[in-house]
Amino acid sequence: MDPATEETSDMAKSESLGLFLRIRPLLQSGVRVDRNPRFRRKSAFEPWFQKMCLRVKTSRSVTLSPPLALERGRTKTEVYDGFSQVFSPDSSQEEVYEKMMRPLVEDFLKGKSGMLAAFGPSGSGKTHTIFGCNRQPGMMPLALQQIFKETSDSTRSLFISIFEIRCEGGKEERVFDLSPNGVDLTMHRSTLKGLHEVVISDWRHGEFVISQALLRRATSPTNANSQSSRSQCVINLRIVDDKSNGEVNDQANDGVLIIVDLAGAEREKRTGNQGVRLLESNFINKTSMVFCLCLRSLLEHQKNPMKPLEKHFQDSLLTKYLRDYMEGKKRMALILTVKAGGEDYHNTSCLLKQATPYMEIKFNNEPSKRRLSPSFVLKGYKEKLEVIQ
Ligand SMILES: Nc1ncnc2c1ncn2[C@@H]1O[C@H](COP(=O)(O)OP(=O)(O)OP(=O)(O)O)[C@@H](O)[C@H]1O
Repeated sequence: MDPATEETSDMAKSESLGLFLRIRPLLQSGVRVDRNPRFRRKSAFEPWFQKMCLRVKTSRSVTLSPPLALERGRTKTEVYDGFSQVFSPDSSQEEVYEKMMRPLVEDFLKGKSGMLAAFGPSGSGKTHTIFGCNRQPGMMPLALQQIFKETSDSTRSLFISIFEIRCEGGKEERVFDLSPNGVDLTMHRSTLKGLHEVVISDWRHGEFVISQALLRRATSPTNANSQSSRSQCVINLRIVDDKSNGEVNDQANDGVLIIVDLAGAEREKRTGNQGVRLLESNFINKTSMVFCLCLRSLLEHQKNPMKPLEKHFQDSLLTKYLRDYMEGKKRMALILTVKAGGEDYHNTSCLLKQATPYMEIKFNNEPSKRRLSPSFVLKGYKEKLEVIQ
């Protein structure tokens, strides 16, 4: 292909935000007598599948139905369509990995940066999806296995850094390095000063580093989750050609893969949080709100470029750190996790209404490579000259 044509088609190349949806299975305790007395009488006699408010329609769509007690002709069944993929309650971690994570990792290995964020209400399975457990390893450990399988005979090294953003005393946002010997960190613009990177020797080492970091992560029991994350957790994977001595270098394969486990938004009524838990919950909800405001502003700006891209990213440390993603400069995928029980209807409905429009967001695929080729520049000059003459 002519370089100029190649450049033009490259300019036009952009991709949409990958929006995935995973429905958490009703756990043993999920086949429960609803806590809300409005649903209790009817639902106690219903089989479990009738209690579900969300069902898979196709591999890309779901139907959301209000519980009987809310129906009364006012709220109708809705269809949400256009997801990159819907994962049913019985989908395995491997299935989620193959369809969602593998393409991101493959691109990362080719030097293309990307970010995956898990977003959803408390207890809906974000941490389970990202980290999993021994018997069901999540996206992180599976990604490590793939990375080491595919780089075993190359001269590249993998670096991992992991940190969390918490709210201290309900007032101040603080960043903690979760790596061994990690300390408090400060953020300057969108960069964290002093974030420690660990060179990973093999996937087991990587898993060990992550599991140790998770032990330091802030978690607490709440009504929604017996081990609820009380912080936003961010993991950075960076792969570097050994010839570049670990330095970020234009010539090297310097792709970065960011994985974010957001703390789940919580409704005060549901969680019954008080005191410190309530302050944490306010912080968690605020970060989720800012995250969503950034994406909404990006979408509105893309639909109508006359609308300015608001600087909401300045309102939380997480979005400051993720600025390039929040401004559509780098590509991003979101996995929405939801619970499908009748009493989860409101949370699920709010999340789907809020987040499904984000699937229209576009990203420039490879901004760093979009330099104009000399032949393209020359052609432009020639055209201008012809116009002047
Ligand atoms: N797909 C799944 N299969 C089996 N168990 C799951 C699944 N998703 C979640 N769980 C279980 O549900 C519980 C809550 O999940 P998890 O802690 O991942 O939620 P979360 O969204 O990260 O919540 P929070 O925001 O409060 O941290 C855990 O016990 C987890 O093991």
